[in-house]
Amino acid sequence: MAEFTRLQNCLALIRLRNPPVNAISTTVARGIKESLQKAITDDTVKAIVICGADGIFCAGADIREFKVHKTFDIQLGDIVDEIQRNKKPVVAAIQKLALGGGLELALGCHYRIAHAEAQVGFPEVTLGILPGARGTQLLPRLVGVPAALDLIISGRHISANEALKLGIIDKIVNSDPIEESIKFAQRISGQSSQELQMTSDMVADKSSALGPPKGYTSKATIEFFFYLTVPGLCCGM
Ligand SMILES: CC/C=C\C/C=C/C(=O)SCCNC(=O)CCNC(=O)[C@H](O)C(C)(C)COP(=O)(O)OP(=O)(O)OC[C@H]1O[C@@H](n2cnc3c(N)ncnc32)[C@H](O)[C@@H]1OP(=O)(O)O
Repeated sequence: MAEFTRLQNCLALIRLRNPPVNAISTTVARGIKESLQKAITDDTVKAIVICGADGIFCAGADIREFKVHKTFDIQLGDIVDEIQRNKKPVVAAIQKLALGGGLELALGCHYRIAHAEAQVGFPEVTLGILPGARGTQLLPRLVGVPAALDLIISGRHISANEALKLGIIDKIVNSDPIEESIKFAQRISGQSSQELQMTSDMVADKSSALGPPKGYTSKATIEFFFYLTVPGLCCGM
């Protein structure tokens, strides 16, 4: 599930909870979607923090459900789009791991604050699939195509420090990233929607050399990915 908490100071907290690694099951995805809806439609909420329960952000899709479903009713990509469309700033507080769909969820957020010991990565390739919830568009926009290809094709986990250097993470902390994210969200919640729009326009301008936000992946890149991955793979969820 995902728990929605209305905090003081005009903030909302969405906490993923699905032991042992807060993987995104259908129930978790539905919970995130519903919680986001609550936060977005509540005029008193000015900023949103997304985190995981029990000291871990999220290890990606719940692989226990892969045996049950061929497709998922709730598309993580739609949730990522919803976060990006909304005018309220969303901060991802990353403890321990943000992998696969968990990293895509974090990349959809406007800011990412991680603990120094955290790791991030796209392990999809090890399952014979590709990041299908906007990761192939959002990651190259932050780190450039070569570094994004390296991470997606290798499936390797990288440290928070490397992620900071690459630009995947905005800030590393040695304290509790949830507390830090709440403080940060509080600070930026005072920004007007116009200021936020200007900031996101600047980010969009900076990455416009990489092409349009959706469907960015070029035919050649797709062919390259398909060549590298096993036949009969499932791509995009
Ligand atoms: C909704 C779909 C949306 C979008 C598409 C997204 C696709 C993806 O995200 S694909 C990527 C899915 N994630 C993974 O492949 C990660 C796989 N897990 C690991 O690499 C490791 O388990 C770990 C790094 C997360 C943790 O390693 P470690 O600390 O060594 O512990 P264990 O390997 O023993 O795992 C502990 C415990 O967690 C369970 N678990 C791990 N990952 C998942 C997962 N993704 N879904 C469900 N459960 C997971 C693992 O089975 C262990 O459980 P038990 O203790 O009960 O055995």
